[in-house]
Formats: sequence, C-alpha cells, structure tokens
Amino acid sequence: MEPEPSVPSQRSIRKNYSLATELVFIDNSDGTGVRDLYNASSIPIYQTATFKQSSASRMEDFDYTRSGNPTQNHLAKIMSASRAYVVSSGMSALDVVARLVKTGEEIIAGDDLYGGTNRLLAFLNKSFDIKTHHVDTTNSDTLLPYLHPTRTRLILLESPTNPLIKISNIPKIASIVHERCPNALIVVDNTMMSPYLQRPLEFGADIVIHSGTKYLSGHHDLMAGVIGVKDEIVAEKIHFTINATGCGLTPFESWLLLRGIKTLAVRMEKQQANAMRIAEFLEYHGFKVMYPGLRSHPQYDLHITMSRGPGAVLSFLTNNTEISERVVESTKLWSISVSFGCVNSLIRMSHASIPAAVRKERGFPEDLIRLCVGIEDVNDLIEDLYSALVTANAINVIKPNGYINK
Ligand SMILES: Cc1ncc(COP(=O)(O)O)c(C=O)c1O
Ligand SMILES: N[C@@H](CCSC[C@H](N)C(=O)O)C(=O)O
Repeated sequence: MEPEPSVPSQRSIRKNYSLATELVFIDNSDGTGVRDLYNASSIPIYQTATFKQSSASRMEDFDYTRSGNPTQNHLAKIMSASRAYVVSSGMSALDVVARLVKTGEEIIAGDDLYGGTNRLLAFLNKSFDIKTHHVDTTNSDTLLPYLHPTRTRLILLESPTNPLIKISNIPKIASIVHERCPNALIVVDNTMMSPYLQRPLEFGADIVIHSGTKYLSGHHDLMAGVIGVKDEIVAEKIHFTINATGCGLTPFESWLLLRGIKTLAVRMEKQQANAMRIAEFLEYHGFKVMYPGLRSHPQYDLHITMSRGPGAVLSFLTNNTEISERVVESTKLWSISVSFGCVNSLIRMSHASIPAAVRKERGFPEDLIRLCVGIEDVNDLIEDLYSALVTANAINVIKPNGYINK
C-alpha cells in the first residue's frame, strides 16, 4: 500500500541559531507549524481528536489526531532531521522503525543494547523471521561478514551503549554500510546523548530515535518516543505506520514533552558537569569506571569527534555483585530506579531486563552499577555515594585523607 502523505507542517526549518537558542525560541513567523492565531509565546496545546474541515472532498493538513496534531510538531530542527514524529514511548519508536524490515531481511545491531531493544529484536526473530546479528560495533570491521547487498535492512546502533557505555564510529559504519548495502538504513538510538550532545543525522545516520521519556522531557513525568528522519520517502513510511497502528503521542504528552525540551541545554550541561565530577571521584578511588569523559575510556578520542560531551550516565564495577547490591541499597539521595535523563539522580544494577543467558553469552559484568546523574548539588551526591561505598565495604580507609577500592 502506498504511504499516505505526511502532515506538511512537520517540515524542519533551516537552523539559524545554536541549539540552546533553538530549544527556547518560538518563531511565529517562520511558517513551519507555529501558526497560532494569537502569536502565543509558548506552543499551545491542541487538545482535540478531530479538526473541522472546510471542504466536503479535500482534507486539510490536520483532520484527526491519530494522523497528526500541531502539538506534535517542532522537533525536527533540534535533531537536524527533515521530519520528526512523536510516538507513545521509546519502544514504540523502535517498533515503528523496525516495521521497515520485512520477513527475510536482516538487522545488524550492537551486542550491548538497552534490554528492551534486545527483547523487541528477539520477538521480531521469533514472530516474523527477521534475524538480528549482534556484533561488537565498537570495531566497525565486525559488521563486514554480515553485510548483504539486499538482505541487510537496518543497522541499529547505540553510542554510548546502555549500560556498558561503549562507543561506535557512526560515520565510519554509515559509510561502509551505505557503500555495500544500498537498501540499508543506519538507525541510531541517541537516547543516552540527547540531540543537545549528539546529532547522528549530521554524520551519516538515516534515522535517529530517542526515548523522550529520558533527557528530552527530563522530569520522568511522561512516556514518549521521538523519531527523526532524513529521507522523505522513509519519513512517509514511518508516518504511515504511526497512523496505521495508532501509536502517535497524545496532545497533552506532546505539550509536556515540548515544555521539557526548553530546558534541555541547561539540564544537560549541569547533569554532565556533575557526572564528570562523580566519574573522577570513583576513578580516583580505584573503581573501573565506564564514562567517555574519562581519558581511560577506550573510545575517549572517538567520542569527542561525534559529540559535544560525555553525557550524564556512567557505569562502574566493584568486582563483587553482593557489594554492588549493598552500595545501591545504601544510598539515600540516589533513588534505586530504572530509566535515566531525569533531573534526579538514579542508581541501579542495570541488568534486570537482559535475560541471564544473554548476559552470560555476552560477558556482561554482574557487578555493574549504573549511575544516572541529576542536577542536585554534586557535593551532596558524592557524599551520599561515598557513604554508601563505605557502608557496603567497597572502599577501605587507608590513610587520613584517602580511601581505596577494596
Ligand atoms: C537506550 C534506550 N532506548 C529506548 C528505550 C525505551 O524507551 P521507553 O522506556 O520510553 O519506551 C530505553 C529505556 O527505556 C533506552 O534506555
Ligand atoms: N520494566 C521495564 C524496565 C525499563 S528499564 C528503562 C530504561 N531504559 C533503563 O535503561 O533503565 C521493561 O521491561 O522494559
């Protein structure tokens, strides 16, 4: 079936200002969707399922919210996308994009991906005979044996990965794949970075995905997924699936998401600065820390070429699963919680949603603690973590002014 035409007002505009400015700038005159009758300085919410039409035979830009609602617009420019779509969750965004793959076609994905993405890929394999090859994408050559000129349809990357914080060379992979597999699309789940820190569409990716539940909204008060697309034909297919399956984000959640996005730059800067201090604190005390802001990270140099910072999620190892559990349970300020990107700091043993067999097969460290750093005072965060590390016996006092990893 032919894709239905997209909503014209979802087109992006030329990026005139730096991203931090674009995030808060409402231009009522640019004709890209902010066409409010009263020049509202905050994007209005169109809390409606239907839109009245003036013609009996010709539908206007908006007719029914499942097919498109003006509150869902305005995201394309911050991802450097030609079109952007918002859906009900990050998983929904991944599902919509996965529907570009037909039975018999193949996906190549990283070997460290968010557990929910692994689950979706396993489901596609079982139900629709769509095979995923999981490879270590930190080495671009590992993809080569699996690239097929017609079968390969999607390359699904996270960089940094969740939760091992591994970095992939997105431009290099994009160029290898585009050359060998004209049918293949490079999809980057950029949730860990947010568009403020990294915009994969600017260096070779075809589709970018965000769980809007995380940094974009920033307050853990909504679920959302965002899809940014470069190519218009692919965009039409994505819009068709969203309309056909009815997974578009509601006007109210879209409005909340847009409100959260206004503070993305300041939140991200503060969270990242805090994360850097915490990473240094942990490394100083002898822990193996996975964070691309540290020179010890194996892809430190590569990461800087693709992004404007290391982000605010880091993982570290204690070398003992029971000690890690005690650390997590001994914190007071850090909430034990899944997810990340919120203004509050979170801690968890990040492996629950990855099946034990898969963890074993991929050598996943069971003692891994993931920290998602918020905007609190960093000294409070360090003090609370330090106290938990001492309580859990993860560090010993060795001299009056210092501690060492046990
Ligand atoms: C990297 C990544 N992608 C996608 C998702 C799925 O997003 P959501 O929870 O909004 O469905 C998550 C977490 O949930 C994630 O960590
Ligand atoms: N019960 C959920 C767990 C979601 S984990 C959310 C997240 N992206 C994270 O990395 O913490 C599920 O089954 O998906």
